[in-house]
Amino acid sequence: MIGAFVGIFEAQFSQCFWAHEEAALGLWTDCGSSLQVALLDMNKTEAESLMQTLTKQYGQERLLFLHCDVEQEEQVKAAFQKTMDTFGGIHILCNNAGILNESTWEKMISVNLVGVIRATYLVLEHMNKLKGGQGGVIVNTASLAGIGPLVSCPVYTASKHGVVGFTRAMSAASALSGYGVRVNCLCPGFVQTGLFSNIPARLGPFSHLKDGTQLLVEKFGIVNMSQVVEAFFELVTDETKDGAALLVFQQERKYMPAVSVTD
Ligand SMILES: NC(=O)C1=CN([C@@H]2O[C@H](COP(=O)(O)OP(=O)(O)OC[C@H]3O[C@@H](n4cnc5c(N)ncnc54)[C@H](O)[C@@H]3O)[C@@H](O)[C@H]2O)C=CC1
Ligand SMILES: CCCCCC(=O)/C=C/C=C\C=C\C=C\[C@@H](O)[C@@H](O)CCCC(=O)O
Repeated sequence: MIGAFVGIFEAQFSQCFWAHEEAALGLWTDCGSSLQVALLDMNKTEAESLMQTLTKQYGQERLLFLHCDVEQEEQVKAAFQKTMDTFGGIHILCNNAGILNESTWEKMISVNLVGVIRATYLVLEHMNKLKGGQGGVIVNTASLAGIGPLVSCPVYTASKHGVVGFTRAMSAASALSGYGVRVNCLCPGFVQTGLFSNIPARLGPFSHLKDGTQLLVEKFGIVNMSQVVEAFFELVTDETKDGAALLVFQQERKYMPAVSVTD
């Protein structure tokens, strides 16, 4: 999991990660009897404190923390190699690292979109059945802003539309090429995390549109982290899901089919 230490997926461990272990393990024949997790993140401070808690709860042998910035190709490559060396395989990748700051928009594209593409291509070196891998599933964290515009955040919106588009095309490319790797994306609404704080400052040149964003928050409500985690596992364990965009609202979750230009 990349981008693992604060926010949406921090809850994954305390709430339901291992509750889904059996279903996840059932997908591949070479997994052994337990789910092991490598957490890749650039935030060392948060990592150290969460790792202490997690290792107490689940045991050191099932967890690995690797410092890794998704903007740095060599770091991502080395982190996947270390995961392979430690656990013997990679079957699930969650590309979750993301930032929101409309002022530093080139960096936002670099982390939110280029980072997802980079990690996907690098992990395929290990997962791809044509290269000796066992196949697997990739889940990219996009956003509702990957489906429709978040007006106060044009570049964030572009980065997340990019993630949805990449997911759908990569899924089809993988299937047609025989890689044995499914690719899906999660599109949550607003979730109470660090990224969803100090919003006016994050909107940069569009901070004057903050009231419109607040209206959207009131309209959509706040999604619980556990709802996002459940949706993540649906995309991992349901083998019929490939190229899917799963929208996570406060009251429900639903799939958003790609628009066909020939309809
Ligand atoms: N909070 C929200 O309302 C929503 C968030 N999302 C998406 O969910 C994902 C997670 O966001 P949150 O948990 O809310 O944010 P967060 O800021 O709480 O957590 C983001 C995590 O990504 C890591 N990260 C950031 N840049 C990185 C980099 N260059 N390399 C490696 N790790 C990096 C951070 O250290 C942190 O652990 C993001 O992709 C975000 O766009 C999607 C919809 C709604
Ligand atoms: C500004 C904080 C961003 C936090 C991170 C994030 O990704 C949150 C996204 C949450 C919701 C986005 C919703 C976008 C909706 C629009 O695309 C559109 O569907 C809204 C239409 C409004 C209407 O009334 O028709």
